[in-house]
Amino acid sequence: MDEQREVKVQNPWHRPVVIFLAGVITGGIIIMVAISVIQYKPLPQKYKYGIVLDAGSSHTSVFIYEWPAEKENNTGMVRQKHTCNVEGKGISSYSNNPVGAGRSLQKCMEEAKKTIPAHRHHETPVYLGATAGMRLLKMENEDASEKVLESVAHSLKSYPFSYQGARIITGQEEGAFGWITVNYLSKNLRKPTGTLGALDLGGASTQITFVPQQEIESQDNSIDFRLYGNNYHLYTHSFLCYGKDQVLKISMGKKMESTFKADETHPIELKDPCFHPGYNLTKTAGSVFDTPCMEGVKMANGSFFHVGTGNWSQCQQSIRKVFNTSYCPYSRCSFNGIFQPSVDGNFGAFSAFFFVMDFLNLTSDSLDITKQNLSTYCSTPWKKIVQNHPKTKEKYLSEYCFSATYILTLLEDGYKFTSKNWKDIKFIKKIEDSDAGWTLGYMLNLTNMIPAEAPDTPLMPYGGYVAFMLLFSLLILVLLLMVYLYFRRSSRTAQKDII
Ligand SMILES: Nc1ccn([C@@H]2O[C@H](COP(=O)(O)OP(=O)(O)OP(=O)(O)O)[C@@H](O)[C@H]2O)c(=O)n1
Ligand SMILES: [Ca+2]
Repeated sequence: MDEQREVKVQNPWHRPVVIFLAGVITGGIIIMVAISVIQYKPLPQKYKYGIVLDAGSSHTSVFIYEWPAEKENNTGMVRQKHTCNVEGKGISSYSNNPVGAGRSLQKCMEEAKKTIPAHRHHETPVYLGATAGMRLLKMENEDASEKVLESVAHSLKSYPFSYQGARIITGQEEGAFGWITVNYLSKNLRKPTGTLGALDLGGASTQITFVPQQEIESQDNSIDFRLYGNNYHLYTHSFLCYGKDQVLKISMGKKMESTFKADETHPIELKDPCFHPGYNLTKTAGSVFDTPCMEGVKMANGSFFHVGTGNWSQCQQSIRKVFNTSYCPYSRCSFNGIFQPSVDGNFGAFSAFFFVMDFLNLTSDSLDITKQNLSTYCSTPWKKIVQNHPKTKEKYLSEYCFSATYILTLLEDGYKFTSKNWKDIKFIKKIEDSDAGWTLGYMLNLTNMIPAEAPDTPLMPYGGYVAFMLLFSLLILVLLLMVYLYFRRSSRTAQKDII
């Protein structure tokens, strides 16, 4: 009996110190998991904001972007929170009334004040970028373009945001930042997968930007970026005067030049295959020739009857005349002697490419079917078109046949897309709720939100980390328990053996 008592006292698992230690280990594990859960729990999101004004040739839009403050260097984190379309025409139309340009922005800027929380106003950058309309005004009247820019700058400085400048951006910037926008939003930039080419069509210029397979033979068309640790060697070109409003003027001007005889008394008739049969409107020659894009075209004057004949193939013939393909100083060109490697990969075609093709339901068919459908549309009588679209402004409605014919001609004859790679062009307006366009890329660049090198990322995401810690701690507990049970059993066996 005495011997038994002695063995019982010697069993190490029954010593209070061992029980105490087991308790401390278990408690320690619980505290460790609890602290790591609390420590790494994401804090409530704080958002930052940025404002970019797109002062286009036809109109101005205000874009408000937001992003979580802690994650600003991650791809795809910035999203469009709000947009506001400025009433009236683009700022370049205020050349005779520059003060009006600044005033036109007031309504949308007031909206921006309401959209962005007041405590963030002072740190919210605001940028204005003007595109082809202002480039043309600068060519025509530099003094007027400066006054318009001063007026919009003055207006923007009167708001509580952090004013960062109002300037005319270059065609290269417009193309490259459009490319950055679509690839940032599609989250292509941190992956080894291919990128999306960018096609932008405005009222006064058009841009093509993509990563080519071939060497870029002209320095003017080459731009390099290092983004998230990857090098991108881009081809880009912006054709000033090749936006859809300017091309309409040029092609009408050329028709007038070849139709109107010098001694003819006005008004006379301008038969136009790009307008619907039955369309007939009196226009002034001044409204067609009021642009520096018409260089070399003999100017008409007075008024004329613009008469539609609705013939798609004749319309395309007339549009082809605005592309000069007679010379090319490189191994290959798009048009007007501009170098262009062959198009490669998928493309996102946005702004007027989308507005026009989407309105006409021409975004998803083969090139042949698209041409057939457009041909039918162009030959539809104007009266019927108006009946079918009672809510659309007649000015816009009348121009869709021309615009879509121009788009097909630009893509096929100009950029050399074929019926084979036509399906690679996606007509898009938005990607994940943000508009495709140059503005987002412009802001990301100026705020240094796209790092050249990939930022360090944690080994595993937060959820995975917590799950891992819990599982691992449980495993240790189970192991400890098993070791305890094993030793208890072996010590009992030892006791029995002794008895
Ligand atoms: N829902 C819309 C909006 C615009 N447009 C037309 O599309 C053209 C170009 O619009 P946009 O891309 O906004 O051009 P801007 O940015 O104003 O011009 P740019 O880029 O050349 O400066 C204009 O003729 C405009 O009338 C359209 O047909 N349908
Ligand atoms: Ca534009």
